[in-house]
Amino acid sequence: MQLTITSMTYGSDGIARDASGKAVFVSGGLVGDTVSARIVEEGQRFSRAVVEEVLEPSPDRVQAPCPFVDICGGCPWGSLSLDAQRAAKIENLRSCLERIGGFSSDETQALIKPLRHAKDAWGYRNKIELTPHKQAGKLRLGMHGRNPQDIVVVPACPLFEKRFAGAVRSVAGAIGFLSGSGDLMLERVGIRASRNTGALEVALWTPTGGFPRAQVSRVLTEAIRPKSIVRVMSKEGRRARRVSGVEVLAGEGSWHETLAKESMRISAPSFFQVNTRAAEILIDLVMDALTPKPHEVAMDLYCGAGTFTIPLARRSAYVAAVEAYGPAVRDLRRNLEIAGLDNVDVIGGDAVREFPDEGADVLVVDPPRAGLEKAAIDLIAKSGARDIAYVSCDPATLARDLARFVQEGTYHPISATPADLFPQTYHMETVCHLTR
Ligand SMILES: C[S@@+](CC[C@H](N)C(=O)[O-])C[C@H]1O[C@@H](n2cnc3c(N)ncnc32)[C@H](O)[C@@H]1O
Repeated sequence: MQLTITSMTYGSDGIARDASGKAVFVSGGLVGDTVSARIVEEGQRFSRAVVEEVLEPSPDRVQAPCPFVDICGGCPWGSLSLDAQRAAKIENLRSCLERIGGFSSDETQALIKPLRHAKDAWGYRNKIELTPHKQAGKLRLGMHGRNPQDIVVVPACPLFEKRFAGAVRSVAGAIGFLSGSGDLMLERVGIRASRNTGALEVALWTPTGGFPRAQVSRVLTEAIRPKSIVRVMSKEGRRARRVSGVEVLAGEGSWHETLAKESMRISAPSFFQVNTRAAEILIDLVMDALTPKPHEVAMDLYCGAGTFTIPLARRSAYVAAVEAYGPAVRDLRRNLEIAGLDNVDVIGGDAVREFPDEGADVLVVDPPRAGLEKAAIDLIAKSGARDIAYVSCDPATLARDLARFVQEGTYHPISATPADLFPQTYHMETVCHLTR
């Protein structure tokens, strides 16, 4: 079947319409391509197809600086020009606000502000995660493929911090060498690198139990001289993120980054924005929306290790910060100590159960992809805050939550600014400013 791709999904597929007007999600198609595609799933409302041949390539197709771009899962939009990627991100936000949020096209047009981005479209990631994979009897490290079952072994990743471009190869070589003397039971390997501080950390995720600590530490130190090597012991197998402990194998035991001039110490299991420079844009957007005053009280829900907490604490009288994940709570306490700030109440626990009673003048929420629970929206609506900044990594759940805020009646959105924190992928952040 011949199809012309007219837009991109919030995913790696392109979207086309068949002769009857039904949507077809086309794997391997980019916006502007005319392709010959084979239907692999025929549904009532939409079908799925895979590209067999690109008949007329999109004028927005570009040559990615990576030979693995079509098979590696790291850069699903890597063959699309940056302008086309950014237009597709704005379009995805617009479409979610209208379809899911129920906003009219005039309202959406007024809400969406120009997309913000940092300079680097490649070499921006401060973190990479590699998965062990046996190839010809040898242990290799690779990236998850476009096909999630595949592991793609790459010598380097052009998305990863350009100052440490050789890190992937060195760590993979060291791990391959170590695995020759026994099974390390590795689940994954994380590397964090900072252009600002020069810090490099290698984190080895394994189950609990015996581990050749001294040998691993010696070989990795010789291979790459990281500032920190840690072993993260996972609780429930390969896919789980729950950790039973972090062992310091060598060096500092955490990774060090500077973010908006603040010094951040991040432990291996904690969340930290992967694009440091673009994360500074998020901080600017949040502070510009809230403009906290020195006498005001702020609340930071889903605060992590303090990306927004510290800038809020610098500008306001007091901050109540809530975070559920133990390692991130400990990182935040340490980061506040480094910053010399004592005007933050760090609350470890669920944002709904531990919702601060005191109320706030300004409020930040930065939940995971699933967005806000309805109970969180009800509590926020009663917080008395004059302004809210909702930082979202998923336009669909953002749109759903904005509709709930509007329905509740206390707050309404006045701007939604898309930010391209993840060039070469469909992922994006949006900072939405709501006011009373
Ligand atoms: C998208 S991250 C944002 C972190 C931080 N604002 C930042 O920019 O670095 C979401 C954070 O919410 C935390 N989290 C997840 N569920 C939570 C919950 N129910 N209550 C409080 N925090 C939660 C996660 O551990 C994570 O640190």
